[in-house]
Amino acid sequence: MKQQARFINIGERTNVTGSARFKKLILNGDFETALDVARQQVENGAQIIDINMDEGMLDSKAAMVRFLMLLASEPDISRVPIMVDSSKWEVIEAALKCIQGKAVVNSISLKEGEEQFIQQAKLLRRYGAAVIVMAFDETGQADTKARKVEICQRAYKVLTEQVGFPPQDIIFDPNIFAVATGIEEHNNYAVDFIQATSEIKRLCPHAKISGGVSNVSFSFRGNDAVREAIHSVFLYHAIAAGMDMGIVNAGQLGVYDDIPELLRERVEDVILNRRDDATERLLEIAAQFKGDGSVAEKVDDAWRSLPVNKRLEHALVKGITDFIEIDTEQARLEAERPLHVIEGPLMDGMNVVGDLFGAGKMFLPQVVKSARVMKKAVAYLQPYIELEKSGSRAQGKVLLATVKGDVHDIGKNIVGVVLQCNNFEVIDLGVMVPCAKLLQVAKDENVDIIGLSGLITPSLDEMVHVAKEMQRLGFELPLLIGGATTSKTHTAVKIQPHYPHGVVYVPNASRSVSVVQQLISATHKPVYLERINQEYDVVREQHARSRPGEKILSFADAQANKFVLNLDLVAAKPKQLGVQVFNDIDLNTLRPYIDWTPFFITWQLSGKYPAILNHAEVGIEARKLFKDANDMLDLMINQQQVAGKAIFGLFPANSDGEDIIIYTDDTRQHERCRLFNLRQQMQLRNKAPNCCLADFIAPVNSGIADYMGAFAVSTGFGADELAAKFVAEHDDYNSILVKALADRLAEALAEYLHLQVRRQYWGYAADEQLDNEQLIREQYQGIRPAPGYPACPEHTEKATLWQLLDVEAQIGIQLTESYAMWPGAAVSGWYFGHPETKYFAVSKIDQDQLQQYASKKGWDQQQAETWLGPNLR
Ligand SMILES: C[S@@+](CC[C@H](N)C(=O)[O-])C[C@H]1O[C@@H](n2cnc3c(N)ncnc32)[C@H](O)[C@@H]1O
Repeated sequence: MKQQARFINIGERTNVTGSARFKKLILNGDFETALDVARQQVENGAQIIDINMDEGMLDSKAAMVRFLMLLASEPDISRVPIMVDSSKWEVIEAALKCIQGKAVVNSISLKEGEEQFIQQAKLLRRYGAAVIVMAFDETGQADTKARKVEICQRAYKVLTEQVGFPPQDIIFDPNIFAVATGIEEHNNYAVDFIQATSEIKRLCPHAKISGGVSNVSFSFRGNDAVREAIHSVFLYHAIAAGMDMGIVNAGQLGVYDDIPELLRERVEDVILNRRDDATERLLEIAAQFKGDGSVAEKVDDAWRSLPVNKRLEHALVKGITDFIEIDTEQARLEAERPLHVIEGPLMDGMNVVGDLFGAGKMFLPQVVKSARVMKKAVAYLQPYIELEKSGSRAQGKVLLATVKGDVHDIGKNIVGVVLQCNNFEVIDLGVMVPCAKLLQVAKDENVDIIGLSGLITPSLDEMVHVAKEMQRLGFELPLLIGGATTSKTHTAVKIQPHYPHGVVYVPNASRSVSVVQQLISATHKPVYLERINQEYDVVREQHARSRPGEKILSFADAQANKFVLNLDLVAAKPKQLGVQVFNDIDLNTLRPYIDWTPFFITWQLSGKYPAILNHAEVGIEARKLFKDANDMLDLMINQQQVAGKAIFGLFPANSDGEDIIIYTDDTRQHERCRLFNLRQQMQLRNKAPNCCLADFIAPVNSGIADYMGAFAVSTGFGADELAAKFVAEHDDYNSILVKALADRLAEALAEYLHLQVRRQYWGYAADEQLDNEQLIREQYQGIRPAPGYPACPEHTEKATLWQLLDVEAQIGIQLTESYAMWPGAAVSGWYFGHPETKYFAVSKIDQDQLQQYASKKGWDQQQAETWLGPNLR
């Protein structure tokens, strides 16, 4: 306890990234009330207050200075030292100029190399400030004990020997990461921190150790009692090892000795990584504890006294993994053979899940959680089953793959889980699967059905190719088609004619079950396929018949009916021309920009966010999913599991017919590249103009200097790896969550970047003030059409964008042979600034336009038909 008394609490509530309330006050300009937040912290025992104003929508420097000025005139607050917390050097410097007493700067690191580190440290020294040094170097953030010690020792040497920094003013933050996340590599994070602390204290005399304590308990968000216990136990050991201070909510800190013994022991197992099942054992009891840290009213655990089969069913239906191994073990001991546990109680339980899902009484997120329980039980039994070498249990085998050139797999993964829940064996070959490999595995594994998935339009063509190959090689298995751009019409018109043994379009995961059930059954299959064939015959006929009033113009007539731009309204010259790269996006900045509605659609919960959270039918599940999503975002962002990168450029441009010329510079003497665009060719209602993106840029002969932009962003770096870790732990629920959230962050980054471009870098809308809802409804001036989307449906133009910005070399997003972006959580496109710009769909074009486009691209007829196939009449 004596040691605890020496520990310095750093208040964390005056931080716009950590406190929603504080952020709101600052954004609303209510600095007076924001001061109260600081005051409360001091009254609650904070001995230093951390102030952070790093927020995308804020002039951080001005906000910091204003807040510090106000603080200075409040003696009851300014008696404690101020910690200036910013990732922006200019904010730190401005703050140091206002602070009278001793300041602490949070933080510097070796991330950008020694030179910058030394330069910053020298400046800090001049201000007499103490400094937090993060254990971060050129290769990344330290997670193991060895890395923490190595980086801190190096920083210490540089600071004391080269800068002459007083060692007592050096505070190391060796990174506290969350434990009990379910990921094995995270289990030793607390031990790594604690051991590194004593080692650093030993090797770096007089230096101090600090850290963000609440990180350690992230995986128990929502259970404050357990979180407090984790903080107390962690600090108990970390302080004993020499930790001097920490960012912690002082009101949220319990006393080690007061923690109920059962809870303390299990928390200690987790913190000290004392046993492999520590996380499960803490989870087992976590629900028993609530707010005040005492043993709470019992959760409804009556089901625990049911017979084991019923307990397994309950766990499956409710998606509870906490006891699954104990219960599976008991069922195994009671069963004649381990396989019987799967075929008996586990399958029975999954049948209940399947029935409830089929009846609309369970929703997709629940089913995926049930699948997680099932997989964990099966994984537990697997070694016993292998000992017995028993045969297969499944109703049938389905082979799933995302086709060559495509990287998108969320929908496919959901289908896989739902099929497994219904007792089908699924072999999932992953993404970018070449046709030959797919068909070889289908043969080797003797599968019953092949399912293809894809998101981008070039994948449609690849699916046609697979169907042709199946026919050529004499396959007779049914072929399922699914994914965002696939459709019943495309399947009926383009794929089915090449393969007579059954091609079925599957619109969603729930439908996949009944389709597969029909196709597996020898009696139902012929009847079902006959019905599908008849249905698709009708679809083909309807497609062939052009609708009344539908007419395609000659390309020349379409050109003559172009959209005529008001040249008086051309957006002003960008404030900053050229390319900007952002290699380390703060993903927390993006959270307010997330458009959540598509996220719920991914999980087949339809309804608009936020109303969906209170929806009469799906509201409860939507809320649970939303909470899980936010917890996962915490893990992805705060543990730096996922990184975001962005690049954009603004360039002088003019249009030349359907082309847009991008110039090397504003003298407009030299073409840097040309963007080739397609024009609407169908006659539109009321003879509306036949648009082409080039129409939105001032023509070259107008004499007007116009501009446009290009961008590419991704938040998928690390996401696939994290998702794969969850899959390895039989946890598809979290794996799918990670991927869906990475996609959401990518869209949010595209939104955020576009906003910065309009307001700041291009600057044509410097005063724009739109809330997220308005941004989602695209109520701003200008558009950011994305290659592959309806106004610019031809994917190979992405290659020009990639060259123009040097995307791959600068931020590492690659293009596949079908021009899908990799990592998949990525968005790219063009910026147009003119107020008359709008999205449109090129829709169908004719051979005359195709020929002209192909000759510009240097394509032969076959290449042209491949890339323009989806738009050909
Ligand atoms: C796919 S949504 C994404 C935004 C949505 N808020 C989200 O988070 O999913 C909208 C984007 O798609 C692209 N887009 C939509 N319609 C388009 C069209 N007709 N032509 C080109 N791009 C289009 C634009 O890049 C636009 O910003």
